[in-house]
Amino acid sequence: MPKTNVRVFLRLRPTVHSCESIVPQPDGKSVCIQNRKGAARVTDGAQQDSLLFKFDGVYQNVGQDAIFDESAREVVDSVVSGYNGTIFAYGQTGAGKTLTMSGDPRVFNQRGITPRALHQIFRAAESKPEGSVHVRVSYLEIYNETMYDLLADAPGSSNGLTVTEDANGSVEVRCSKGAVRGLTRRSVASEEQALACFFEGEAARSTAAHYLNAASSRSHCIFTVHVEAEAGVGAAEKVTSSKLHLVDLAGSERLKKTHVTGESLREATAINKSLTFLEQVVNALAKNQPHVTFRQTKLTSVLRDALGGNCRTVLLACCWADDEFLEETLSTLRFAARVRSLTTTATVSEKTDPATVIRRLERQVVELKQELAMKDTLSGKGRVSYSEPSEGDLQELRGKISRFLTGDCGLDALPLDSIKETYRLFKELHVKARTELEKDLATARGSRPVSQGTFLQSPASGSGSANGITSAQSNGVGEVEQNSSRSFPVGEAPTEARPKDAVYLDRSTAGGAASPKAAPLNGTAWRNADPQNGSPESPAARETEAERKNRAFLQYKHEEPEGRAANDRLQELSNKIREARLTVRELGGKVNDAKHEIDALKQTLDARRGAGQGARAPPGADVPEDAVEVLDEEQFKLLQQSKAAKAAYRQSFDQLRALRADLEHMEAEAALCRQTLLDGFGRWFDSQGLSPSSREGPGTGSIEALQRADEGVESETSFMGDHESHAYFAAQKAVGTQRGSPTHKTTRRVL
Ligand SMILES: Nc1ncnc2c1ncn2[C@@H]1O[C@H](COP(=O)(O)OP(=O)(O)OP(=O)(O)O)[C@@H](O)[C@H]1O
Repeated sequence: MPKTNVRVFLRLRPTVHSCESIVPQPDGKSVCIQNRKGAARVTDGAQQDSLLFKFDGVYQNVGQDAIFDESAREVVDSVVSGYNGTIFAYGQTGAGKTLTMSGDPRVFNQRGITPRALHQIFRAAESKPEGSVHVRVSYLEIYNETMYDLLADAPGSSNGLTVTEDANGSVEVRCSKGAVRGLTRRSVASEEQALACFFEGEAARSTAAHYLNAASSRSHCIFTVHVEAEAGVGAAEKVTSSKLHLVDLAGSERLKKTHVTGESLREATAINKSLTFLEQVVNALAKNQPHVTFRQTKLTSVLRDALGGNCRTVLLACCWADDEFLEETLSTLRFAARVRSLTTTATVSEKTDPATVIRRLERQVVELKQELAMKDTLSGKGRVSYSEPSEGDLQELRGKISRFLTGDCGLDALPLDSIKETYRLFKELHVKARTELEKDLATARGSRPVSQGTFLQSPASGSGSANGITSAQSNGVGEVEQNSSRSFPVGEAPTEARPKDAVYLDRSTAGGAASPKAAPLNGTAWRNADPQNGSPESPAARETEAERKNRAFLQYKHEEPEGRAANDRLQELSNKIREARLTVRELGGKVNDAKHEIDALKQTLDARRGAGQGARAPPGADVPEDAVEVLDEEQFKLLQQSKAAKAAYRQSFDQLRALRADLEHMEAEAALCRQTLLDGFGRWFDSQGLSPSSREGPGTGSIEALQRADEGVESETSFMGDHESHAYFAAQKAVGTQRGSPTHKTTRRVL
């Protein structure tokens, strides 16, 4: 069995101070620790000038999407193919472990590895035959060496969870008290449901504030995705079962730096202790020691496979790139380097699960029955006929309907296999009867026949009254319009009926733009941009320095060649971005609609199948074993519609992805262009010596805000209008609260 090394990536949290000791190398895969004053003390006495640490990737100022793509995607993909995976974040407190694993729940683009992994797993499941992938999730918390089930009905209770190993050495978390129930594993049928479980667990995690992190994790948390997938067509009885552990470890703390006391101090001590055991296990494995003390702590027991067993493992080591934390960084780098030397042996775990096999066979039977029924139906043997009815058939049906309408026969006399034709004939009869009735009415009144959509007028109503209502009766509702040439009269509102506070727009100004006329403006004063016209009381006379700067900015970007060029390009980009966002919204809507349609069709189909089975096999009925399920026309149509909806979904989704990539490109270019414009303005403004506040510098908030408003492209980071963000936010909404959100309350276990 081939062994693979654990892959290790380093993520550096940027700092406001300059950092000279921790230097990422140009290869993007290593980092150099310079032997400065502080570093000499921590290099185990070895007076090296520098230390070089190599990884599979080093990230500094890299987006969450790129981190997922490079470090995690491969492992996540392989989980659906039957391999176990573990992705875990390690590092000092506040270095970005939770940001890496969970992300910032308020900003969609900032979502972390776990929500992205769930999306990836469900996308992969969609490409497999329907119902062939079964996903369950669990969420375990290890707090002060006690395990808690974050998805239990009462997440604060430990329920006596313990770690066990099965005959193959595979690790499970079970209940020690009579093994009634272990860690909750929730079955999830969609990404949204899985995300809802994740957010629910996140909200129940133990967090607390300390000097270095306002929402510090006080526990190790392991979100596990269990995947069972039927192994390809023809692989008869086999199902693969695998699990993906997504681990956010608590951060190591130097107590003198986090300034914790009381309970937080006890927590920190427990965290540091368990991390020390983890280091010991890693050291023992790295040195190939015969005895490794996995069972010493809950964390090492649970992570046993990840560190040396049947698993593909990725470590994200998080460091704070600040000279102040050099000691902590060195300790993390050493741990990461050792983990990188560990090897694991990942194999596909295939098994014969009778329940899954039965499920698959049942589905196959249903599909085959449908195919048979369809064949019969199409060849005219079944109850559903797709050939056009003959004139004779129609005559017969017409006769049956007439007899049914006159009460000469009951509902049972109407055939079930010609529903559409029956409806059509009903409509035909209805229209015929209505036309005859209208003709009769018109003859009786001596006026022209009444057509559909025309109001019936009483013989007394003339051109001066609408439906007999006179102007005196209308009571301010409307006066009769005189000299109307319209086919029916329309009331005009009396002049005094105009709303009192209305603002009337004068459309006669140049360019047709609407501008306010002398009319009540609810106290709004209009600003005169020309200071020459301002009286001492005029708004222009009160022009502030910021307003003067804004005016200078407008002059720069509209009149100065350099400013104009940058502004023109920016406007061009803004227009394109606006259009692209509209299209993204539109496509997002289509994707969501298609998804809803697929879900609704599936539900209807399932309901119909259920009803059909119920109808054929009432309790106690004697049903022959080989009874063939007959597919009715409606089910056939639903299946076809579902297929078409899935194709539409896939097409819109692919278009959406491509467009989003373009949009991100344009947004990056626009940001660069905006910065160029603001920088240019800053230089120009200073060179003009226009105001004593010129020291304020370019790109200040107000100027940037002015520019953004002018571009008319508001920042849109949290909603991209597609199915993925829909699932993400819908799951948050369903749970109502999540870690990091304004409504989330800091929690802590009570022991
Ligand atoms: N690489 C980064 N870039 C920007 N901000 C970061 C980065 N890493 C962390 N932060 C910010 O620092 C704060 C602390 O991060 P986070 O909670 O992820 O740290 P942690 O390692 O999980 O800490 P703890 O061990 O105490 O739970 C958050 O506000 C986070 O957004």
